[in-house]
Amino acid sequence: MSLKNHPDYEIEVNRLEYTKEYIDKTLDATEEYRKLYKENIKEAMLNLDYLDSSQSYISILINTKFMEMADRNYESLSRSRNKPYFARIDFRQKGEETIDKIYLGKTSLFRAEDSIPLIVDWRSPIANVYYEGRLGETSYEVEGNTQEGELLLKRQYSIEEGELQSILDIDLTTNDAFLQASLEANAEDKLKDIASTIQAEQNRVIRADMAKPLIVQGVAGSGKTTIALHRIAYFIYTYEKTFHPENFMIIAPNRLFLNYISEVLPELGVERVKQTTYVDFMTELVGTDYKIHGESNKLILLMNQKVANKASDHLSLLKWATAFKGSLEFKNIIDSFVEIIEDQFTPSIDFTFDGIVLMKAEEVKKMFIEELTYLPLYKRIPEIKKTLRNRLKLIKKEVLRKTEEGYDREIQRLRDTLEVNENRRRKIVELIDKRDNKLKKLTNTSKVLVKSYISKFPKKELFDYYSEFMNNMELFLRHEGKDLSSKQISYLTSKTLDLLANKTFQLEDLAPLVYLRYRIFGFDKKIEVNSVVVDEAQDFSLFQIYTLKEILKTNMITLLGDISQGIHSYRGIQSWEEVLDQVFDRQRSNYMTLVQSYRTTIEVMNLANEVIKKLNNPNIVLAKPVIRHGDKPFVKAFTEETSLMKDIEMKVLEMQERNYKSIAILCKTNGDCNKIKKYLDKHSEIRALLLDEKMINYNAGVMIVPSHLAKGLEFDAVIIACINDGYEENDLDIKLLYVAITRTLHRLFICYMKNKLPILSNMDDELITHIQ
Ligand SMILES: Nc1ncnc2c1ncn2[C@@H]1O[C@H](COP(=O)(O)OP(=O)(O)OP(=O)(O)O)[C@@H](O)[C@H]1O
Repeated sequence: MSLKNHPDYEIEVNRLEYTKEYIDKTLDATEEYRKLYKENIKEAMLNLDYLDSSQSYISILINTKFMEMADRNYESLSRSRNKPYFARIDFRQKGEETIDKIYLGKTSLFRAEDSIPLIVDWRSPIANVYYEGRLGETSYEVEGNTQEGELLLKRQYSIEEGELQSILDIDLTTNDAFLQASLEANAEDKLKDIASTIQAEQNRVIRADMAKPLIVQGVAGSGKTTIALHRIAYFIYTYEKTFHPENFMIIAPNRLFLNYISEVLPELGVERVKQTTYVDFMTELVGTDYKIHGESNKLILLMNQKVANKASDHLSLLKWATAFKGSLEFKNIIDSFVEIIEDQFTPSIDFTFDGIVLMKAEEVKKMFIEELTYLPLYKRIPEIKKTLRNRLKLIKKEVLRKTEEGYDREIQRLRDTLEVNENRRRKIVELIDKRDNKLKKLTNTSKVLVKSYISKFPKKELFDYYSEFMNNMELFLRHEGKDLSSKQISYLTSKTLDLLANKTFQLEDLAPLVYLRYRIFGFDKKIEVNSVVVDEAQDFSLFQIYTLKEILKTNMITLLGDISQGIHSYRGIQSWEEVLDQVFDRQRSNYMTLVQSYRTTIEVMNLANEVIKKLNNPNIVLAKPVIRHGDKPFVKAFTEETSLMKDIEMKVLEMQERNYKSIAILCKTNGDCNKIKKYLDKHSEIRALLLDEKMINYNAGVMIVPSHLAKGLEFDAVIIACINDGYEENDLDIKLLYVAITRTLHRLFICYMKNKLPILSNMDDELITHIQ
């Protein structure tokens, strides 16, 4: 049905006009208020009397606060001016006659005169009905109470530049045309918000109980990253009074990825959320000038099949050591180490003053290991210090008084018993001097007594302890758990000690180091984060997740990931089961799965599913693509490198002709990426950007990307190229190829040098188009 033929066309156009006018009016009024607050601040500044200025200070503070609020309102309203809402629901509360017509948008707007909501925020409780509900009987929850009612209409709008473009009424049979349209759009260089097309299974993840840990296993393209951001926006809205945006933190795999997701939260009206990578966050907590050694070298080494075959003994030790450092067994060994340090931490002598024992060594130790266990070791010292000071304070006056009295008694005795002569005078003066010296000495000693006792506590740095730990072979040998061979232990410890000697450590040392700091020293500043969302969490180890949970002291953790994309599984988790069982309390956690994939076409997803099936892992869940068709992936084998390069060039030009905004050439290794970059620079007009992990920014266009860096990103068209390095039939390569295939939104080409792609060798012709 054309827009104008819709029975409610007039009503909807008028409604939109009215809303826009009201927004304009509100914007004007907000602007006036902003001017007023500015004036008030200026005036208060002029009257600021530095001696007695409380009135002016208060005025400045209040007006600044108002000004900030007005700024925020202004920004969110002006953002929504051209697209005030995206949907409408008609809802009748049970037992009521009236029907509420609720317009849903990215921000709410109330009419000041009568508090009628003109736009209702997509995160409000009633909006749940739009995302979850079918027409008919339905309900939603508000602050623990269920509101029942009937959903009579579910309508979607497309509004561009303030003009109504289409209206779509959804009933049981309507396919989600808005979703289709949104998926067919070309990729910008950044991820976008999906408030208007959130699907029911995604909505459940967004609104899942925040107080419990949540694990989301979602297939490639199921919207995990997008949902993670919407979940944060939802909670900031719902718990506005309890949490501030600064209390939320997103952990993403690298800075490039952070840049890629940077626009979603501002689009949803959320600013100031902490966005970081695990490495950045943890390195800051370790707080050192030590550097991480070759972060991605390990994956590159493991990807290199030739090296893998040649040095298999070394490689298997390397893999083992990496995995072991990420295990909770390793954490347990650290705990045993901390116990040893704790046991030897307090001085073995009593705390005494003038021969009087104020605190026995055993009492100090008891306080240290029994009463103060809730604190890290070094944070217990000030508490002990306080107790020592109090004890000394209590006794000091008494000791001084008794000492003085003792001398005075003796002096008096001399006075009473000795004859008055020079000898008596000398003796008395001597005694007075002795008394004064003793009192002075006692006073001086008391001043430094606590300090000198405290100086007997150890004073070491974090890395001293880590080295000490690595030198304690005994600890590793006698730990309960899987038996470790001395070969394994000596490999792990000596490699780590070698790196430490050069002031470096490895990525997998980060969790142990932060954990050790947490147990031994604590952190200088309180970490002001209550809730954390981790994307690509499949690459995290159990120890990393455990450490996050411990140091943030929170259960408000959301982990999102896809086991099929676990290309760092040599250090990451193997299944979500182990996280639920070993890190969280399964009964008090939520686990959800997303199987619908939105990014790519049915044809591309079918090929991706065939590839991932080769993992032979019964736990792998295959993705269900949304109904969107495209070309079958094109696959072409080459015998000459230059022909392959030429073909890549042609494909890129063809995609540019079609106005695709982002085109990626994905290779397994940096070596192949460099080759293509060199070729294109030398022989073509195409200016391609070679992405590497140090980059923090990229714009749409042609990009050459090593497949491990492409994880999480998406492009309009993808060309997978294998020159020297292809994908073999092993777990890592299968996952890498799966990641590469699932990066495209629309088109996929695979070009490879003959024999470099055994994974695809037996693929059914149904799935791919072979080009000769
Ligand atoms: N409900 C939706 N409406 C419109 N687009 C959606 C929806 N859900 C997901 N998408 C789109 O699907 C694509 C994939 O989303 P996203 O990158 O968040 O998925 P992912 O699960 O993190 O993917 P991967 O694990 O493969 O990196 C994005 O373009 C996103 O905008």
